[in-house]
Amino acid sequence: MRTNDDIEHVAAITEQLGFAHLDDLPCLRLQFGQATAVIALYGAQVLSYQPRNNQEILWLSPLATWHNQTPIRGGVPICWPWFGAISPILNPEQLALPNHGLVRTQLWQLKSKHCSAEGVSVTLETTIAYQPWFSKTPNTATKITLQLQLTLAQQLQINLRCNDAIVQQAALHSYFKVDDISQTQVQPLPLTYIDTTCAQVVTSKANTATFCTEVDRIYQHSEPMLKIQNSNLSVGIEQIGHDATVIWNPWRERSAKMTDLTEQSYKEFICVETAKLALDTAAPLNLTQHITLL
Ligand SMILES: O=P(O)(O)OC[C@H]1O[C@H](O)[C@H](O)[C@@H](O)[C@@H]1O
Repeated sequence: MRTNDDIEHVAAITEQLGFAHLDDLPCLRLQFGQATAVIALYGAQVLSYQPRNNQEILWLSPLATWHNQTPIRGGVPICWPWFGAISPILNPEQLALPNHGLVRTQLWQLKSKHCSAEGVSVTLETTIAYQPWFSKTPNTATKITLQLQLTLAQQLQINLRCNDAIVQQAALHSYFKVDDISQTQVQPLPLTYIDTTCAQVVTSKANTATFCTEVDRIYQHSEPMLKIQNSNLSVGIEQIGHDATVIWNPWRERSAKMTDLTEQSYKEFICVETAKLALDTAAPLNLTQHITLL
């Protein structure tokens, strides 16, 4: 018979075909003690983090799909090498390019995996063709490599790395599950933010974001430690290597218009995105988000 001690020390990484309704999606399942995480090879997208049995921290849309080059709606999408609509600085010819970069719809390769008494971790890798705007100086590279390391221990650690010194943006676009968006708070945030819904800089009196309408905000120079307070649980988010945090909830009307959200979906999640958005220098990327159930 298994004792509690045995359960505490289960550390395993297994291949898994399918997650939730995405029944043909190739995934890896990480287990460390009672904690589990699932990551899809498509997009290197974390889909689930349960620090203990049946306590899900991330949100996945019931209408998410991964066919026909569709990014999966939910979990932790990886935005790279640009965020949102590509800047004209990066795309002077105004080519039609996807929102949030190129790697959400790629199948990544498993590079390494590691299990120990301290935690379990996997590293996934993808490459994209070298683009002329990546560098401010002549460069002979033909491809650029991006790595995502996912570590499950007492918390979930997501680390995105590109060792090439290139002009790049990135975001760990995490969808957090909430019981009721109208009872959710995110704090502490800078008092001034860019409101993307109206392209204006706004100054607020409170360092807390609450939700009663569509929210799409860029908080530059945000604190390394944030907290999501929900009616029945609190989640800590630690950010490293970022220059901004993006907070997004589409609210009812936009939710209804999006093919992979239901009209009610907006009530169930808040996106708190650890981002590196500055485009002024060509530099390596090392962006981290740690997620902890408080
Ligand atoms: O629909 P997607 O490409 O996944 O983007 C979803 C959302 O991502 C971010 O949070 C942006 O700030 C939003 O403006 C965008 O609507």
